[in-house]
Amino acid sequence: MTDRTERTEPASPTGPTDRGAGTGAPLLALDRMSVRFRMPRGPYVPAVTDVSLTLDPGECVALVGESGCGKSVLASALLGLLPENAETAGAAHLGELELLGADETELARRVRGRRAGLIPQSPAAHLTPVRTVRSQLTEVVRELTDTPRQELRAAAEAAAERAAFPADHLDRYPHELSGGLAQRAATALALVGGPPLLLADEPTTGLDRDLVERTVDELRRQVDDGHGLLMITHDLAAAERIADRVAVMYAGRIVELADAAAFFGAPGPRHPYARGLLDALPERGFTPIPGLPPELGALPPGCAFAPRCTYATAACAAVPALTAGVACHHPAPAADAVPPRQPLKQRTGEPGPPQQPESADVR
Ligand SMILES: Nc1ncnc2c1ncn2[C@@H]1O[C@H](COP(=O)(O)OP(=O)(O)OP(=O)(O)O)[C@@H](O)[C@H]1O
Repeated sequence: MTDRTERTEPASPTGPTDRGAGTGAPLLALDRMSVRFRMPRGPYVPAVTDVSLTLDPGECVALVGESGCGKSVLASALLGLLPENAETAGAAHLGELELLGADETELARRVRGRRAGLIPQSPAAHLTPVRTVRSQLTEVVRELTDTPRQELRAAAEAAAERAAFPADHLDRYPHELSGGLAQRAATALALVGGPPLLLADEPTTGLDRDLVERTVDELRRQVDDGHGLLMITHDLAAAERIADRVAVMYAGRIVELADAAAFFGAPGPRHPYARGLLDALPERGFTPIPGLPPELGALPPGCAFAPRCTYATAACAAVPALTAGVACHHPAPAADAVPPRQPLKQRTGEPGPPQQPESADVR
């Protein structure tokens, strides 16, 4: 059974970008949330460490980072879907409800589908293969809403329409759907219970660029309708298209939390890892980050990025705190003096190096 320890009170902002865009209470508040896995032999695997983050209604935060850095574990923890060998610490408040300490009955009855909807990574695998989309939507409408029996059909059709799933495909089976339509069916299912919080786990994986843009635009519409969306993605172009803020994760920690416009435009990311992610994009010169992410079970002491970082100094032997949106001993300046860069989507083959301060001591 999942061992839950070290509860804390709701998150308190620790920097200007740790707060959501709105003025009211956040929809979701993570406060030093951690998840680690107990291993039969060997040390614990710390998959998520000390994550503090808020999400407002009508806001999208994109959680980005390389494979294996803990993004999906974070989403699973919020929905109570961690495996038995997981232990959590810190807190995750969804309104008045603390998710990490909630029991399974509460999560099943009050949270999943009703207050938090999951848009999964592989929608085709998430849908039941032997039932039509209509049948699956009808069942979820029946389970999650008070719709009278004679109105179920119309309610299922309305649910499909909310996710732009075409009515004339409702009687198809999942294997008869394109990737894009399977994604919309999964989105329709996630929206049925009207959950204020949406968690999308790599919703654009495997889709061609055209479909990525349509999927992202549909998700953005949900955000504009007032949902809070935590979107987990590798796809920085998709993140730029949809996100209000970007949270960059490395080896289980948030290393940068920034407004999307500043992150993708000017002054750009401040953490060397986040800069590296952008510079690895084809539009930005295709410069890979040297080395590989560390094994979570064998993290180096201090800053986990230091072994790959050209700016590392002796100071990096200590784990940097997330301060003013960046966890780095040598961050690039937040200064407005840095000349503006064009947003990613307007750039074509910009080959130059990222704007870095001239002297190493600035970093
Ligand atoms: N049941 C488990 N037991 C032990 N370790 C686990 C378990 N589940 C996940 N992990 C560890 O947690 C790490 C983070 O996994 P997670 O799936 O969250 O990564 P991710 O950032 O979502 O990657 P991807 O983008 O590839 O999905 C993995 O590298 C793995 O080491």
